[in-house]
Amino acid sequence: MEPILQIEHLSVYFTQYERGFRKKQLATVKDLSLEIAPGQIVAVVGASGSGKSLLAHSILGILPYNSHVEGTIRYAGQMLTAERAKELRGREIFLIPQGVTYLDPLMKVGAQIRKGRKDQEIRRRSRAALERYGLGADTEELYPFELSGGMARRVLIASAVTEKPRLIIADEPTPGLDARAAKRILSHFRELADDGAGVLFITHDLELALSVADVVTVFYAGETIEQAGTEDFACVENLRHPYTRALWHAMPEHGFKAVEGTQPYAGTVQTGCPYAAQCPICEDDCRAEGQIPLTAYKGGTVRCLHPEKGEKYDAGRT
Ligand SMILES: Nc1ncnc2c1ncn2[C@@H]1O[C@H](COP(=O)(O)OP(=O)(O)OP(=O)(O)O)[C@@H](O)[C@H]1O
Ligand code: NI
Repeated sequence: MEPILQIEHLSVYFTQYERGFRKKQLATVKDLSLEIAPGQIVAVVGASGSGKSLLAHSILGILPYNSHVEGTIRYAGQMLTAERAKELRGREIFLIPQGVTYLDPLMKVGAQIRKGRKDQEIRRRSRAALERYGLGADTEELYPFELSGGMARRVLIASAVTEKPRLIIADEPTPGLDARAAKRILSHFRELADDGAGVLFITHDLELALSVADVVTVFYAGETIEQAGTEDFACVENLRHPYTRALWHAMPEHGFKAVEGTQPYAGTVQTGCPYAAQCPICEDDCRAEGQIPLTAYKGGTVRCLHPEKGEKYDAGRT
């Protein structure tokens, strides 16, 4: 089946002016390729600052003015320009943004969900969407400042799903929600996918990703370091990158071992593997010139020069 979304070699740069007005380009997303087929939920998992929201914003063509993008993004086989994304947003492509500030502070909730339409059908759908997320019809009469954080998030999601979506970009849709509400949203994503939508589910929570996604893409400092099937996480030997394995060991059911060290700021990693400073099996060539290539390995992809060595190391660890 033709992918609904196809991203190839996407990089996002920010221009920074240094002392003396020298311009510098910071790469915050580097050479990202990703595909979503209709019916598929692809999770993007990464720590804070790894470039997840920039990915969402590049797809929707809403990056800040001081950024510049390389690579291609196709939607249903055609180039997705910022203009086309704007046209399709709210009709076929839906963004559930990370910040609840995306709600218009001066517009009542009901009007925002109905997106300016007033017919009976949209009223019915708006009620149904609110109800589905545990919000009463009276929520329609409230202004955003009258909502709690969790309510605002549920309103954002309700307003995204009153139409029949073909592509959903959900950027951390569950913080501020209790486990039941979060589960309800994720099972709704699954329903929409079963109805033919493609879903990009952005989260820092690997466990949550695994509970709903078909494929998991792991982000680290602006780079996709691994792409794995959800089933690969059943056992750590199936995973390919030392960072993905560290995330696996950090899951509560696998012993809660914290990932050591901190992720570098994406724009400052000039060369080699961004995980090199933390990696227990790092070699000299991991710090060599240029970006480590993404290679096919054991049915997935990995950006590591020594995946076999990582496997051995991990086998000795458990
Ligand atoms: N306007 C900007 N100018 C310069 N750098 C930026 C800008 N916006 C984002 N960045 C940088 O790009 C990197 C990725 O940011 P992004 O918001 O995509 O992270 P994220 O993975 O969504 O994090 P979080 O989980 O906290 O939402 C960060 O290091 C951030 O500092
Ligand atoms: Ni984000």
